[in-house]
Amino acid sequence: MLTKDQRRTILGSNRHLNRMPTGVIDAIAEQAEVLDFAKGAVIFNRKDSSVKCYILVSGHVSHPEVQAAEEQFSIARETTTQGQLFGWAAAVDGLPERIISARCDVPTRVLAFDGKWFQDLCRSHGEPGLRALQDLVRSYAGHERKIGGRHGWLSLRNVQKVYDPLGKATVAVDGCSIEIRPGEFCAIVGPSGCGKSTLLNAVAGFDTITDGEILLDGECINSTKIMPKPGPDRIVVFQHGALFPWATVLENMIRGPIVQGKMTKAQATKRARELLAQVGLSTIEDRYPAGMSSGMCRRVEIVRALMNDPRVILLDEPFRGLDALTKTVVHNALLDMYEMNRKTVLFITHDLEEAIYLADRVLVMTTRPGSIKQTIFVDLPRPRPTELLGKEEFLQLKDEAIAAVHEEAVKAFEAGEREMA
Ligand SMILES: Nc1ncnc2c1ncn2[C@@H]1O[C@H](COP(=O)(O)OP(=O)(O)OP(=O)(O)O)[C@@H](O)[C@H]1O
Repeated sequence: MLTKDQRRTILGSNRHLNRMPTGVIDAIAEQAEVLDFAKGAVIFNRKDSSVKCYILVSGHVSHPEVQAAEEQFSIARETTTQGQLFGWAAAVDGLPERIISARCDVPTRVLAFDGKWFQDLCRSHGEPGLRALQDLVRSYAGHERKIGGRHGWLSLRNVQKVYDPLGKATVAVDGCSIEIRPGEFCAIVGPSGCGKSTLLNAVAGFDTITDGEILLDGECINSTKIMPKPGPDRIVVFQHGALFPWATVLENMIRGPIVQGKMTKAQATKRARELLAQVGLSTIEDRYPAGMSSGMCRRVEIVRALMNDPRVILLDEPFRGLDALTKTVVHNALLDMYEMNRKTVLFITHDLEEAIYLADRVLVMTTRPGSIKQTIFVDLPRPRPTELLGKEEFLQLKDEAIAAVHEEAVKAFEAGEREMA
C-alpha cells in the first residue's frame, strides 16, 4: 500500500497538479484508490462510460487508438512516466470527443479517482484552480506545444546510415525508428559496432543520415534533405571528458552560454552556481580539472550540460573506464540531476546494469545494420536507491537485457568470422 506521503509525492510529480493549490493534491491523496492491474489487463476501453482519472504509479499503459501523427503534440500513445495522468478525457466537461482505451503492457499500478469529483474539486479551489484545470485539459488535449509546454520530443523515423569510405559501403544503421517522449530517460544498448554512436551523432547533428528523418519537437533536424548541424538544444556528454583544462569549474560552466551570446557573465555565473549547489558541488567551483578525480569531472560535465537548458541530453558511454565505485557515485549524480530537471535523455552504453539502473526504457539494438530489436520497460519506481541493484525485479530485467544483447553479439561474432573467411 502507498502511504499518504508517497501518494502526495507521486501526485506532486505531475507538473500540472503541482501548479494547483496544495489542497488539490492533498484531497486527491486522500481520495485516490490504489489499483493494481496484471499484464494485458484493460483499465478502461473507449466504450466505457467510466469517468475516472488515473495517475500512473508504476508500469506501462498503451492507448492504441492514438495515432502516431497526433502523438507528436497531443495525447500520448503510452503512459509510462510516474505521475502521468490518463483517462481524464471522459471526465472533463466540454472536451471534444477523444476517449481512448488503456491497456497494461506490464503489471501496472495506478492511483484512481472520480473524474467529476476532480473537476468539482478544482472548481472549489476557485479561479486559480479552474485555470489550472483548463491548462491541464488543453495541454493533454493537443496544445501542449502552443502553450509552451515541455520540450524534448525526439523521433527517429526509419533512419538509415550508410558509410561509404573508399566506395566500400558499410550499412551501419537501417530502418531504425525510436520515439522518446519529453523527459524520458532512454538507454540504447547493443553489440559493439551495431550503430549506437552513429545514431547519437545523427541526433546531435554531427553527421548526416542516408534515409529517414529525425525530428525534435516536430521539427526536422536531420534528413537527406537538410544539412544537420549541432545546436545548444542538444548537448552531448562524451566518454572522453571535455572540460577545458585551463579553466576552473565555474569558468568551464559559464563559457558556453557567454560565447554563444545566450547569457551575460553575471547571468551565467548565477545559473552555474545554482546548478552546482543543486548537486552539492558548490565547494569546487574554483578547482581546475587536473586537480579533480575523473568521476568529479564527469559530474561537472553533467551539470554543465544543463547550463543552456537543452531539450535533449545525449550521453555516449560517459562513464566507460570509471571504476565500479566511482560509477556508483556518478550514476547517483546523474539520477539526481534527472530527478531535478527531467530533461529528455538518450544514453548509450555497453553496461546493461547501468542502462537498467538509470533508464525508463532500454532499447536493445540488433547487430549491424542496427535497428531496434527489443524494448525493455524499466518499471522500477524513482528515485532509485543503490540497493535496487540486488533486488529480484532488477535482476530479472538485467537477465532479459543480457539474453537479448548476447544473442546479437553472437550473430555479430559469426558475421565477423564470415567476413574474415
Ligand atoms: N566514419 C565511418 N566510416 C566508415 N564506417 C564507420 C564510420 N563510423 C562508424 N562506422 C562503422 O559503422 C558501424 C557502426 O559504428 P558505431 O560506432 O555507430 O557502432 P557502436 O554501436 O557505437 O560501436 P561501439 O559499441 O563499439 O562503440 C561499425 O561497423 C563502424 O565500423
